[in-house]
Amino acid sequence: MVSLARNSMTIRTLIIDNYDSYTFNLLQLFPEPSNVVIIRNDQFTWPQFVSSVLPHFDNIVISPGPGRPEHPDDFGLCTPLLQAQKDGPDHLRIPIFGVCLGYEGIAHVFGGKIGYAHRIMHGRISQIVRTEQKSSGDVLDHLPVPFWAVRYHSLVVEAESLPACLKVTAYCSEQDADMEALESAPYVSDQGELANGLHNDPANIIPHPPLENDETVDSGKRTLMAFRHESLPLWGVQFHPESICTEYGVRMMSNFSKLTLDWMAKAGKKLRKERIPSSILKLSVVADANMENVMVDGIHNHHELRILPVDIENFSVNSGDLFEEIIASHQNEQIPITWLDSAMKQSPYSKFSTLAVDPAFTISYSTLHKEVTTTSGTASTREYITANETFYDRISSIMSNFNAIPQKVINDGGDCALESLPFRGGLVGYLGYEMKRESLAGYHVPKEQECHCQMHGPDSPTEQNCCRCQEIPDAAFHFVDKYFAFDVKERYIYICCLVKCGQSKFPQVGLSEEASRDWMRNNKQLVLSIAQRLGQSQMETACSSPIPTNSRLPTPPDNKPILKEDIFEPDTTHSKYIDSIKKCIEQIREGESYELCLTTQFRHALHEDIATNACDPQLTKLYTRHLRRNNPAPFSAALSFPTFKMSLMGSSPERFLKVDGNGIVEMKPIKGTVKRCLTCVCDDHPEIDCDMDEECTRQTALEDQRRMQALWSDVKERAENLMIVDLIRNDLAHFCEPKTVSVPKLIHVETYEKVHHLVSTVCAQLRPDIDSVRAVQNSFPPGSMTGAPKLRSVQILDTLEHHIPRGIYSGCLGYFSAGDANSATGKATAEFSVVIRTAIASTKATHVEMSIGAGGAITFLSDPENEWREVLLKTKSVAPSVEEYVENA
Ligand SMILES: C=C(O[C@@H]1C=C(C(=O)O)C=C[C@H]1O)C(=O)O
Ligand SMILES: NC(=O)CC[C@H](N)C(=O)O
Repeated sequence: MVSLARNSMTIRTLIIDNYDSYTFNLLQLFPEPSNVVIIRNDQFTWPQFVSSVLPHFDNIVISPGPGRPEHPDDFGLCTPLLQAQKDGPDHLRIPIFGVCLGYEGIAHVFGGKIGYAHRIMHGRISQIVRTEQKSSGDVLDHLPVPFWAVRYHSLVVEAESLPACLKVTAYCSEQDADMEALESAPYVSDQGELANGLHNDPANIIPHPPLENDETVDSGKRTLMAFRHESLPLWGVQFHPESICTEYGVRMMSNFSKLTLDWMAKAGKKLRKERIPSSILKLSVVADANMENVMVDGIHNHHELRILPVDIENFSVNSGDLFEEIIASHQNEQIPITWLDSAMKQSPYSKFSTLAVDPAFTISYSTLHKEVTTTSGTASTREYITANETFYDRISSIMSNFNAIPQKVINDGGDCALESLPFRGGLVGYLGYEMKRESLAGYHVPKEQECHCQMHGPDSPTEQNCCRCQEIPDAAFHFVDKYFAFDVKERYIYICCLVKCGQSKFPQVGLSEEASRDWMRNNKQLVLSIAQRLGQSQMETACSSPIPTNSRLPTPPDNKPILKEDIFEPDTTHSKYIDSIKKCIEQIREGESYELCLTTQFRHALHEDIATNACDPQLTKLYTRHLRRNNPAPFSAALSFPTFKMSLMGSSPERFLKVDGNGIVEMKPIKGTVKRCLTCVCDDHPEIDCDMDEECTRQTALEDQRRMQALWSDVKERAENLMIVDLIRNDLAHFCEPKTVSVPKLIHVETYEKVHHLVSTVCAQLRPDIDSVRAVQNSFPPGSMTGAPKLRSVQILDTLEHHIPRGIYSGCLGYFSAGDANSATGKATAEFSVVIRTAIASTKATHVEMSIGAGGAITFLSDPENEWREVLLKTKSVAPSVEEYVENA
């Protein structure tokens, strides 16, 4: 065999992407991803491909993907490429490694039949058994027998149809070894850190059970998993070598490289010494560089962040009460509120709660009209961006003015040792789900979602609320330049503002030196007087009565029964939703998707006595007195936008994406949900005589733990999570250094007020030419809200959700913050949560509507009734708070 070491720098690999959500993970298997180019299967015509692309490469990987290899729309260029291997001239011959759809495609072109799998497997781990023990010139050479690999497929190559030229090299036994092994393993919760990267290695979770050897391939107990062509340089595997839970993926790819060199040597082809020309590298579908917006050339001197720390250690106030009073001090005006609330204090993700009520300006956007509205004070301007531009470009360009902002902490003789704040002024708001129209490559807006309203466009007079797509903008942000940051652990409150110190493109942002001093002084007084008053009233309360007397409702106990009457009406009926779930399962069976996050919305019209405008100050109490108490979450939030009469109150547990000052990107997908046990379960234990006391509490806690264990070891829930982890790794590899993508935590249990979830953490190092806005754009919409593969799943969900816009629900909420001059990159940072468990208030012609979205991941293993129950359970994180508010209003 030809030695690879000498030449590894110059093997040039082309990956053809069939619009899968795992293709970019293949990059991690190469020693030098910069020598690999990824193109889409429809990026070139076949003649263009033959003349301008193929000659530049030494080998090709055909990616996985949705659909079937027989469908030209699903397989594109891969079909003529494989036909050329079969019948074509020698100069078109090239080593090819087909993964999943790619593997099925090789079999199909050479005459095999693609059928339905006996067991449909998505995100499950199987043991793969090689049939050839010795090295036979295969991509699986030298791998142990068996090894673990992840499968995402509904279709198979039928073993009896396999043409003689394709030699079986591996199969798998259809046992439930993964399930059995999990039964005896204890769950991992986010309370404890892992000793090592144990969970990145499936072999550590799942012991290797003995293999049965008496079955024939494809008898229903065994499925074909890999083959090689007997004479041509073609290899295929049904499983996914690039999944985080597959073993030896790197070895498979290095085998492929070695086999390529062997073949080239035999065919008399020489390896080129030079690297891939830049004109060809440019074809690769990676995130666009955004150099002019991310160059941080020293400290920008037009703004400085001023921070005044106020020590509130001696006052027994919490951020919620304090912020409620700050809002109330605005005397019942409809003010634009941005409150990013770390309401779940014990969460490791809860550090600061940030409140602002007086933004420098507000910017909102409608995708269908490409209409940007900017409001500053009472003045509003409207403009239309060009067809080639996106709203992401717009916000990226705004944030590029706020890189490397220096800060000054005014210490006033105190001893605060603050280094930096995560939010340093910037854009706070949301990107609704429909912003996918400008982020998801290949997405086509379905006809049913188009808007033909005549009232928009540069020459048309525009009116508020003239069409559905303007009622709630697809995205909206307040530029916050004056705010309060409450350190929930250290009990400091920081009064912060941006101060102007030079010419800026944004003269409306920031205060003058003098105005900033006044603003900070006044607000310090305000904070201290509120803290004193609240501290006092709490002390009095504690002395006199266990029930608070300061007009606040007592925090409801955990076991408060959910109100009997649901005031929320779903957009769909139970039977229609079950029907949609069945259609999802059918799509999955057809190989069109591996997992679909189906959702719906629940609505309630508020009585006019309660509110006539969604920014009615009274409505703030729904957040402060009900939701933040009943369902505190690490990413709780209250936002209001008086310019378009909309507000939202959220209690999301899920981090979408964070980019810090070192350029580290972190995503924390949640998949896997179980209801917590919070009420007496003694009825289930006849041996217990319930005393509603210690024993009862102990049994409740035990049952809660049993549910955590059951969730953690449930293969269906784990598979859902793994599918999204692999999808997110793929998202990150588009705009991060592919080799830095890692999964520090894989499938941990996290506990919230009403539910336990399975949560993973995926991290990577941002490319230097990408800013945090591009990072969000390239990962949007959140994979946990779409399913995988993302593009195909989103298009299927549009139809199955009857083209009702998801709106803010399913999008993301958070901030793009001014960069820190002292951070490693100086670049603007970002932190966003996924908008779930959130009530949205919008002002309709006749009433204020409250809506709550909820959904869940549908896989082939889904039980429709259970899925519907899960949707209802998720609404229960929010709906009872609205109901309670309505009852008490
Ligand atoms: C769709 C929702 O939640 C998403 C789906 C989850 C699941 O399927 O287990 C869990 C968290 C979210 O990513 C929702 O809360 O509405
Ligand atoms: N992951 C894949 O490539 C899947 C291929 C094909 N759509 C199937 O379901 O079998």
